[in-house]
Formats: sequence, C-alpha cells, structure tokens
Amino acid sequence: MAHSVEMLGQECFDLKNKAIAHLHDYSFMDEIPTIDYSLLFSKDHNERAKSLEHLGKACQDFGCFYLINGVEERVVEGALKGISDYFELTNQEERSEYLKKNSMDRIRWYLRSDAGENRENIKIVTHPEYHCPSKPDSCKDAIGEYLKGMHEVELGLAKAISTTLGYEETYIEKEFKLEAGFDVATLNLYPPSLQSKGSTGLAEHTDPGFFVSLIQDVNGGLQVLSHQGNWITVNIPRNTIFIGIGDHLEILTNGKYKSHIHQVILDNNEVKRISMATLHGPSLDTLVAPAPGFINDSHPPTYRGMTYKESLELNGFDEIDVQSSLIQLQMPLFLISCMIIVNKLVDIVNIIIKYYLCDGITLYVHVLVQFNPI
Ligand SMILES: O=C(O)CCC(=O)C(=O)O
Ligand SMILES: [Fe+2]
Repeated sequence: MAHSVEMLGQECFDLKNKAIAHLHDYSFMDEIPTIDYSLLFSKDHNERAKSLEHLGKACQDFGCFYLINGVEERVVEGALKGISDYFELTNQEERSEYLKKNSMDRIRWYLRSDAGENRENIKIVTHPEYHCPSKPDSCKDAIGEYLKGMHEVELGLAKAISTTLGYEETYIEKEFKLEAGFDVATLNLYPPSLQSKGSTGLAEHTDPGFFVSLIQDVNGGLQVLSHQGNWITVNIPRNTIFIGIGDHLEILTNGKYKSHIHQVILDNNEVKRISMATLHGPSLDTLVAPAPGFINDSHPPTYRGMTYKESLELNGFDEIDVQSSLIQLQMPLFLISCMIIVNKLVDIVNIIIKYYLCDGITLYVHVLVQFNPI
C-alpha cells in the first residue's frame, strides 16, 4: 500500500519529491508568490496594507499564489489521507459505480488514458450541499473538514481580493452570491510514468469559477504558465495550499486578474500522485459579466455575460464537469478594436463640436491628444 499513514509523513514526502526529476528553467521573476492568510486580516494597519498589496500583485502578475495559515495543517494532511484511503481501499470496479448515468449526478467517476490525459478522477459537488462517496468512512469526514475550512478561507479571500480591486469587502461575495456558490472538488490519481518526455497527465487549460484551491501528496507534475511565458513547476511547501485565479474572476474584472493556465506533466514521475483541486464558483444562477468599474473607453468589455450554469454547459458539458468556456466567452479581437476606435471617434466628434467656434490650434492639440497610443 503506497499511501499509508506513515507514507504521508515528512520522510515519505521528501523521498517522493527526490524521486521526481523535473528540470525547468525559470528566473526569480517566475517564483510563485506566497501569501500569509493571517496577515490579510492583521490588526496592524501597515502589515495588513502591505499584505493586501502583495496579494493584488500576485493576482495581477501571476494569477496564482501559495497560501499559508489558511487551513490547519492537521486538516490538510487529513484530507490527503482521506483521498489516499479512497483510492487505496476501494478497487476500480467499485469506483466505476459513479460512471455517468444522469446529467444531474453529484458524484462522477472518470478514467482517461490517452495522449491528452492520463488520470483517474472523481468529481464531487461540495457546495452548497456536500457530496462524497460513503466508502471508506474516514474519507467523507476528512475531506468534509478540509472543505469546511476552505469555504471560510474562500470568504476571507473574497474580502481581501475585493479590497485589492478597490471595492468594499463584500463586493465579490455579493457579485458571485458565494453563500450559494457552486463548488466542485476533483480527486485525482495520476499513474507513475517512466517516459522521459511527452507524457501528459492533464493538458493545458484554465478552470472556471472564482478560484481553484489545490493540495497534493507529492510535488512535481502540476505546472503553471507564468505571464513571462515559462512553465513553472508548482512545488507546494508543507502546510500550504496552492490558489489559482479562475475564469470568472477574469471575466468580472474584464481581464485585470487573469485565470491561471496550467497543465500536469507526468514525465519521469516514478511514483503515483494524488491531488485535490476544488473549483470555488459563483452560484449557478449568477450572471457573470465584466463589471462597469473595469470598463472604460480604452477597455471595452472583453467577454460576454452569461450565467455560471450556462457557461459551464456552453460546450455541451454537464455542470459537474466544470469545463472552461473562457475562449468562447471572449469577444472577437476585431470587435474590441472596433469598439476602441468608435469610442475614440466619438470623443473626437465631441471635441470638434465643443471647439467648433474656437481657434484652430486648440482644436488641433485636442485631436492630437486623442490619437496618442492607448
Ligand atoms: O492535479 C492537478 O495538479 C491539477 C488538476 C486540475 O488542474 C484540474 O482538476 O482541473
Ligand atoms: Fe485545472
């Protein structure tokens, strides 16, 4: 049994990390930032302001960060053991009972082994109602305790991120109706791979929702694409949760905070790996569109609005599949360019009308200003 209690201890964690040889070049600029959750609510005004600034930069420049002091270490370790027990103490036949029967199934089992994806996984709707396979007993409670803690962190991050955007604390919570937010957790099992190149666990993608929280039993495999264009391996330190921005925060902020692009590569993975990615989303009936505060003449709306449920189903998927439809929601580039040009022309016409009776030089200067690069 590869994932016993002892195997999840520090020794196993270190050994497994050594067993995985990923070589990636990335500069200091590509280090994923770390955010201390407790400091976001510090009573010390300066400390709080500094960590909120750090959070805003992480969201804008990286689209992801490591979160410390969010959920207790005991609870995170318990959830990882719960997932490990689930895959160890049940066989594939038992797990396959959750193969899709109905589009409304709240627990769903998947198995893929092809060039684009190599993993077994089970998706569970975890909020507003918590669903989880009932066998083994330990699994449901341990994962449930982690998700309860993570839901508190979600509400806290919604407050902090709203503040970094210049809004009142309750902004995102209200916009996404988080009290009824639709959350789906994916419990992943990736097989070992002796291939040294080209073995994909999960192809490049973004995830829908507000943000994704991720825990894993062993580092190596998950990579995020930095805004500088380099793939960075996500090495989650102990007692830390990886947080990545989701598509619907990108849509709400009209592209200010971008959804993180990520993939799972299995090359040289000598051991199997488990992870749990939880997609924290708006309520299914929430209409998500670029908010007026992020739109101006130079930044017209870049996405079309749609309810969260419609966007999850846009490409023929069920809501529990939580597949991204960000590309389909993006306005065509030529349309955005046309909107910017039309806005500029309207401004120029206004100026011409305003200065019609004024001297020609004033008019000339104003038109020049309008044609400055955006
Ligand atoms: O297992 C991982 O590291 C990533 C999983 C993931 O990206 C997903 O389930 O959407
Ligand atoms: Fe993902």
